[in-house]
Amino acid sequence: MAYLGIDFGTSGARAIAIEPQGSVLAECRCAYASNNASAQDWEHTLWALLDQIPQTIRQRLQAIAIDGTSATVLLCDRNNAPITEPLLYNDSRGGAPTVAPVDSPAHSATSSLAKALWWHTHLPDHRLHQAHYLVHQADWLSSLLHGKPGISDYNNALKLGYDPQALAYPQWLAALDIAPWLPAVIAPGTEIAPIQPAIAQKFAIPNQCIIKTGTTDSIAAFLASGASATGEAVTSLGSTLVLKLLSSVPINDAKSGIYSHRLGNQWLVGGASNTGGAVLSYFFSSDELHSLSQRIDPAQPSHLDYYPLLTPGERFPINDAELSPRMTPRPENSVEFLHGLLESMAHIEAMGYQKLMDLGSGAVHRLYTAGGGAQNQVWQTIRHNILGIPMGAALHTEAAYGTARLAAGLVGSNPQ
Ligand SMILES: Nc1ncnc2c1ncn2[C@@H]1O[C@H](COP(=O)(O)OP(=O)(O)O)[C@@H](O)[C@H]1O
Ligand SMILES: O=C(CO)[C@H](O)[C@H](O)COP(=O)(O)O
Repeated sequence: MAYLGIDFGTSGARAIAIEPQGSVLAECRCAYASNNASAQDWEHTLWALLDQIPQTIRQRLQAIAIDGTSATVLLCDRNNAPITEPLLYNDSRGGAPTVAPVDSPAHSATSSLAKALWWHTHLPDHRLHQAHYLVHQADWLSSLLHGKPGISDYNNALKLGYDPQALAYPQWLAALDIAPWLPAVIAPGTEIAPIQPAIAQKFAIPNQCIIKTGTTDSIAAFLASGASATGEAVTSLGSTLVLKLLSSVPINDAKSGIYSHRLGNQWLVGGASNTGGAVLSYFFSSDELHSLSQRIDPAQPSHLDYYPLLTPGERFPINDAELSPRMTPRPENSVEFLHGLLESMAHIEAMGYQKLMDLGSGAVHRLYTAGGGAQNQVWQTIRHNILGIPMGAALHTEAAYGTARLAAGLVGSNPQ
């Protein structure tokens, strides 16, 4: 038997197949065809990833789950066909929805609800009349496999306004004009339906392979790490910087961009910053990141104080859609500049965890790292020196591994 996890991140997608106990059978990745997100590009990427998994493993698949970037949404017609281009997780065109309570994760300019309400007020009537399903990136891609549109999980639905404590949509949301668009919400890792026969046949996947609900990419990264005890945290060093700390109590603080995801009967408290790898990739290639990092002395301070952003706007630990980037003075020496960027991102990470602890999350006992930046040991040392938190060795640093564990029932709301 084998289980497949598929991660749709910012810069590309990854798939990892595992044995029932979690050992890796196959890994593959596929960059998006363009930097401008499109549902068609995502669909092509899904088929390309399935094609890259060896047939001998595809023939053993018992379950598949997909994670995606959080609050990346699509509006589809009754045939589940997108009627608009997707709006990505960091798109703030809609502004914070005042209809959402201030302490709701939906009360953010980048929330799924903000995007839904923007569509509702900006789409031409003929388009609006076609609108039927509001779904997230992971929801829509999963529905291509199982054929039942309009189903989400309570991690992806959080920024829509779904209440993960009551496990229901709040009345203020159910009363909105967009309420008919809202997806049905179930727990991550829940069986939805078998894979569609035509897709099973095309990829030689068993007809009884079950498609399960997924989660968001940063929660998948948490699940990949092996962290499971209260006080354990995972920082995702992907295109963005995302913090997740396992807490026995939920914590929500809109002005800091802090919100809580349900994980079974515990809470993943944290937030997502717009700083991170996308800023590094703007200035340096992957090879340069590797080679220049080796020339940094992590024991020495950079003496540079940046807030690295590519465009104005930050979500966490400062929730300010107008926050300006700060990356000057820029040294002539690239090693010094990279040192300043890595160190400044570590200070933002430290600010994030401090805000969580100040709000009652409890101390961070162990920190795991996920994402493309996890390979950078110099950055790990810089981060350890600034954070002062014991660093753990993650089971796997790819979110797709966490989603494969979800598909296998090794983690999630009802672990086997
Ligand atoms: N050696 C490195 N040091 C620091 N960051 C790196 C390194 N190699 C890659 N990255 C960063 O990893 C990011 C991609 O990580 P990934 O987890 O794939 O992101 P996402 O899924 O968010 O697109 C890139 O934005 C890149 O800047
Ligand atoms: O920034 C992102 C892009 O990778 C994350 O998808 C997202 O913002 C993290 O949100 P969540 O905490 O809901 O997983």
